[in-house]
Formats: sequence, C-alpha cells, structure tokens
Amino acid sequence: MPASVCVIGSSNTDMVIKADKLPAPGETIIGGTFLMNAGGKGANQAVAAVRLAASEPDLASVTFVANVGNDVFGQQARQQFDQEGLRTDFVTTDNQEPSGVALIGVDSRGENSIMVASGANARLSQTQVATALATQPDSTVVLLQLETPLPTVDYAIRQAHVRGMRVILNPAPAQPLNPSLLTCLHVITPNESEAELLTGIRVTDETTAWQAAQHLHEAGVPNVVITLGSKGAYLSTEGESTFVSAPPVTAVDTTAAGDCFNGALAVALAESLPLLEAVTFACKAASISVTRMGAQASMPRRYEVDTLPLASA
Ligand SMILES: Nc1ncnc2c1ncn2[C@@H]1O[C@H](COP(=O)(O)OP(=O)(O)OP(=O)(O)O)[C@@H](O)[C@H]1O
Repeated sequence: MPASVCVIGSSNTDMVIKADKLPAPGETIIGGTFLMNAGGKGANQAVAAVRLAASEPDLASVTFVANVGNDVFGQQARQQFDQEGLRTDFVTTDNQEPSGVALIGVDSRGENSIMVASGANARLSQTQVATALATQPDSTVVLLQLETPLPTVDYAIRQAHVRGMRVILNPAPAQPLNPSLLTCLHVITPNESEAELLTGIRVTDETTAWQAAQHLHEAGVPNVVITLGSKGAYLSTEGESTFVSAPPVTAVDTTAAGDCFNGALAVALAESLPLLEAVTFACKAASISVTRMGAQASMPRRYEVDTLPLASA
C-alpha cells in the first residue's frame, strides 16, 4: 500500500507586516506593507507536504489533523486545505475558541519575529488524534510540532510509535520535552536555538552540531537533523553525520522555511528515500520557499524542487 503522511498540528491566520526593520520593545515602526496569509506550523507543513507529494503515484494522501475556530479565519483555512488537496476529515471546527492568529514582522533582510494567539489550536484533543491515527496505515509518516497542547503531542507520538509509524518531531517553538518521548521518535528536526534548548549545547560549528546530535542520540533519538538556516542542515544518524548545503538563493522571507523543510522531509521519507536524500530534498524545497513572501503561499510544487540544481557541498 502506498505510504501516507499525517500532519498533526496548528492552523493560524498570519498577519504579516514587512518593514525595513523589526520594532524594539516600546518602538513603533511606521511604513511597510501588510498581507494576510494562512499559516500555523502544522498547516504550513501539511501544505508543503501535499504540494510536494502531488503527482507522486507512490504516495497515497496527506492528512491534516487540526482545530480551527467557528469564524471567518477558520472557514478560509478549510477552503485553502480543500483547494490544496489535503485530507481534512480530521480538521475540526471548535465552537468555543477563535481560530489561531499569528502577528509576523519581517525586516528587509528577511528575518522575522512572531507572536501567536493559539485559540482553537490549544484545544486539539487526544480523542481527535486517536480517531485520526486509527484511520492511517502503519506505514504512515507522522509529523508533529509544538504549537498544540503538549499532552496531545505526547499522546500522538506514543500512539504512532506503538503502531510502528515513523514519527518526525519538529520541536518548534522551543520548549522542554519529556525525555521518554524522545525514544519514540524516528527523526527530530530542531533548528539551532531549539537544539540548544533541548541539549544545552550552542550549535555554532561542526563540533558543536555533532555534540548536540550525540546528546539527542543518547536520549534515544536515532536520527537528528539540525536545520541551520542559509547554511543548510546537519544530519546525524547513529554512526554517521554530514552537512547538507542549502542551495544559494536570495532570501526575501524566511517565514516557514523550517515548515517547508519538515513537510518535504515527511514526503521524502514516505516515498522511502534514504535519510540523506530526504534531507537534501528538504533543503532544496526550503531554499525555494525563502525566495517568496508568506508561509503556505511560499511552499514550492514538486516540479520546482525536482528541477532545482543540486547545491555543491
Ligand atoms: N537563506 C536561506 N537560503 C537557503 N535556504 C534556506 C535559507 N534559510 C533557510 N533555508 C532552508 O530552510 C531550512 C530551515 O531553515 P531554518 O534552520 O532557519 O529553520 P527555522 O528556524 O525553523 O525557520 P523558520 O522559523 O523561519 O521557519 C534550512 O535547513 C535550509 O534548508
């Protein structure tokens, strides 16, 4: 049976202002341009995955499990998921909380700063996750982040692991995790600051990347991928480690680069690519996403990644 991807996570509406610089505390920046986009780490990763899986006959489906509010943002998000071709049977409309909203600032160098009001995302329940996972084949790659309640994430990871599903955890936004959870993961994908929070090691070069990865291996994670922004990613399996370069591009907005990377990684693993090839594919996809404004809007299509030249190592 073809492999599936199941993304469990948040859906937000992103309200983005692009200006020359980000405000310091107490500062008001006048000027800049405004745009509103569908976002949320879970939804971004699901959209990345479904765009990259499209037209691949060996991949069955991309399912998204999430909670949206009973409001205009929730309706717009649902429409977007349907248009993208996501399986949305497990996107629930919550009548008690509004849809999640993120306020995003982007400066002239493409750096961002983000505030999130979780709303309905904070009510994603273990029951919803259990119902969704029960419909997925054991070969499913399950992808999670940390914008939904930690007990729900914890439950989902353990359930998926017991079923023999491969679980990718993107531990973002950074927060401490139950150590026993790490033993249930197939891959963990922190960026540099998340790696530091999880390991206490500041990743600045190959030696510190190796040390942080060893720390996570010792905690029970077999495969560690530390994303390194424009430098690409560091892949460490128990026994081998390597840098994968990001293709050189002109970044205009790095919002959701990590989400694109994770969605792409899930698709590549579901297609049974070896981990190094999967990480290379993810670096290529994410490098395209940073050349465009927006979160879901910036996710590339499969043909764009397949036709991008390989970065030289
Ligand atoms: N300037 C860039 N040029 C090329 N590729 C990039 C650039 N920035 C990010 N990437 C790609 O995106 C991946 C993820 O980026 P990063 O490590 O910054 O994740 P992140 O901090 O989770 O991102 P974000 O929070 O902005 O979504 C990198 O591993 C790389 O492949």
